[in-house]
Amino acid sequence: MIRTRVKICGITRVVDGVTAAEVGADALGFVFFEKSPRYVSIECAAEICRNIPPFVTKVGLFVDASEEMVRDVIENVNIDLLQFHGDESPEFCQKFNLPYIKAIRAKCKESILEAMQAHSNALGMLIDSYVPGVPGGTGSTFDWQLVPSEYRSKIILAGGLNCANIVDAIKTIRPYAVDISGGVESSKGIKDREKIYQFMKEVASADKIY
Ligand SMILES: O=C(O)c1ccccc1N[C@@H]1O[C@H](COP(=O)(O)O)[C@@H](O)[C@H]1O
Repeated sequence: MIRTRVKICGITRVVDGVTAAEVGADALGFVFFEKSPRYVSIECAAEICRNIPPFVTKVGLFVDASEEMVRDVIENVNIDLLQFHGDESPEFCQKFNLPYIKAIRAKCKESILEAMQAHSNALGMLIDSYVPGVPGGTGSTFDWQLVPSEYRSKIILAGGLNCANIVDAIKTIRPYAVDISGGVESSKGIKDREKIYQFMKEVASADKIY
């Protein structure tokens, strides 16, 4: 059986990080983008990471941040992976001696393929919805037919995923991983234990269909 990995993004509280890890999330995301309602300070993220068990990947998310800011996070928070969610160049993304995920907003097939080729050194490519003026965390889905099937093993599907649509999403795309934020929240930045648990169950049931 192929197992779809799960990243839960926008963790702002120790309790949510611990819950997500307990129910089997593979990765947790921390949003270092001040305009996001899910923004966490370096101090807060460091405290959450100290409480997360080993073998859970900790991901720092940035949107067109300065090099200095990314370095500050790397020095002070025990993160394993970087996620660039803005217009960062491949050169910028590779500056930090850590593996990275590049997020692409799904405008059209050509722009997705172009970004995939430009970021061929990325560990994974996260495909999120395109909503003008909003870099991510939109809660909106997009046309999954835009996802290039030949890159399946590198694809992290995001954008408006929730307990009701995740089985369909996995069956349609068969991504390496899925990334969810708003779909497991009770309010922005506050995760809901029951929704996380239910989401993990739905992913496991979709995997059984393979
Ligand atoms: O979560 C945010 O606030 C955010 C802000 C800026 C860039 C990215 C952000 N989150 C990422 O967007 C995806 C999709 O979110 P959702 O599931 O549609 O709510 C999320 O997985 C994060 O990686």
